[in-house]
Amino acid sequence: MDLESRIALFSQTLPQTTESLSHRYRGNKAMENGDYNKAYAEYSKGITINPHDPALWCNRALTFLKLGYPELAIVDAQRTINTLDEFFRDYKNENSAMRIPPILKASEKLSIDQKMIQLKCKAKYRECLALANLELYVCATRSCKDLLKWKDLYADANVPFNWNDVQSLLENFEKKFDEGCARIGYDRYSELAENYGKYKFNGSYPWDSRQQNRASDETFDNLQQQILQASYSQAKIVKMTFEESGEEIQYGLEAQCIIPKHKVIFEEAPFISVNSKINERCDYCNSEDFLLKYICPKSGCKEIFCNVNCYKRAYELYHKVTCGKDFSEIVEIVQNGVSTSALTHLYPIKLFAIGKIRDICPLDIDEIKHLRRWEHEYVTFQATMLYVYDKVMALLGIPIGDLRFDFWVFISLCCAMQGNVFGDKTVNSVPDYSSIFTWISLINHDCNPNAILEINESKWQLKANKKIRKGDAITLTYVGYTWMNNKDRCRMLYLFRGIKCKCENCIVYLDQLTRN
Ligand SMILES: C[S@@+](CC[C@H](N)C(=O)[O-])C[C@H]1O[C@@H](n2cnc3c(N)ncnc32)[C@H](O)[C@@H]1O
Repeated sequence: MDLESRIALFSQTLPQTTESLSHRYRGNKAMENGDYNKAYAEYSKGITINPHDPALWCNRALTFLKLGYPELAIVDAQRTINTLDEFFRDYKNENSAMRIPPILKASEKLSIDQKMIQLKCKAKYRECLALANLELYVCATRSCKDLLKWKDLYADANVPFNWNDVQSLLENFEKKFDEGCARIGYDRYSELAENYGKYKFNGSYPWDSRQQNRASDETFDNLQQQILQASYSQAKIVKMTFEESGEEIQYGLEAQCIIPKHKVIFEEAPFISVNSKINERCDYCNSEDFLLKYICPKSGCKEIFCNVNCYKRAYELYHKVTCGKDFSEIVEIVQNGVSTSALTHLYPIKLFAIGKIRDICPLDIDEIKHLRRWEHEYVTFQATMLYVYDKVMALLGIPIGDLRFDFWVFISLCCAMQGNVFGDKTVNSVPDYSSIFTWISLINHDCNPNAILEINESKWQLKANKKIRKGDAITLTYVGYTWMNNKDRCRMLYLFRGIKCKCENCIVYLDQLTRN
């Protein structure tokens, strides 16, 4: 059976293909009209119906580039290439005819083979642009060179760009790389340009209204009740603003009475925790106290818990999905990381698992959906996240077409984690552990805080560090390393927490804050 006949057969057996194609055409129309948000919505609907259509991914990659989200365009460009590679494999394998998606039609000028190659080159080209937009110049150069290799191989593919432009792009990326090296030195810049890009994130993507609702009366009242109860009315949640965040309403905690030094304000078990496995810690609460150590009984699973209760909580929450899965490559990435933000790689494993168990988008997880997402014009894009995302999806068995787990969800979760987790490094400065909380994550930073956190069995205790007066904001320090000088702390707060701290120790360094 030739390909055209196989496609015709496939179309008959899968009526949803027609539906996904109509979303593709509507998306294309929206692109022509410059309505990129509509195009995003149409392509996404199409992908949900038929995730094997490489053209949908490729077109959505362009939409993301037009919308100014290169961090999202990369994944779609790569999905295009992967689905096409699957397509090529099936094409050669007569027996798997039914898997071939009928997405490309031969035209007068181009055969289906040529169309596939054209699409592959287009996706690679978009990947190059996206990587360069993120300033990942080492990756962009590599990707550009790969594309240029296809020039001779696919000479008659009739690609929708000029090969000379690709050559100019390559030269431009190499020039930018050299400029970076001249500025800060070869070793440091090549590491940055290989692993750390940057993108702008303003808290949410336009199609996601969750952040606007985080300070709704309903959310506020609900949290208030919980905090009053947990703190025996010593603390309450308040709405407030920070000068640098303009009119945005944020949350903070305030003392409702005098709280003496050393007094426990409340205790909270982490919602979830992650650790780099450098030190032995409980997978659920990060405690190092293993008097009643409990190892997951399933053979092949090596996860450890400080006691059976932590195991049971973890099991219900996420472990029934993660049990026995091999996440060691992600752990290795974290161990090689230089800051505690490397631990962010581990959160999506558990948050995606919870989303899967509850059958919801992980951004709708009740316990953390109110957390403020980190926003900044310089959010670090760790290139390793692309790998982590694919790995998590594959290991948890989440299909790529389930867009409740789309890459923008992954990015939004990482930004929520980055601004809200509490943890530390090891004495050798390797990322060690961090946890996320429903209430503790509402406490604001102060370089001279009046509260501290202490791990007490499976709970974390919020304690007064000095006498707190009624009406005082309850604060913690987000950068608690005693060895750190004021300048470094000020810089860390800005780079890793997005905070331009104006306390008397930091203020002198504020105008020196730059990325490099
Ligand atoms: C852990 S949350 C604290 C609760 C947060 N205010 C909220 O509304 O959910 C951290 C975020 O609070 C804000 N924040 C905390 N302390 C701050 C400070 N001293 N100056 C400016 N922003 C601060 C920053 O936006 C930071 O990303």
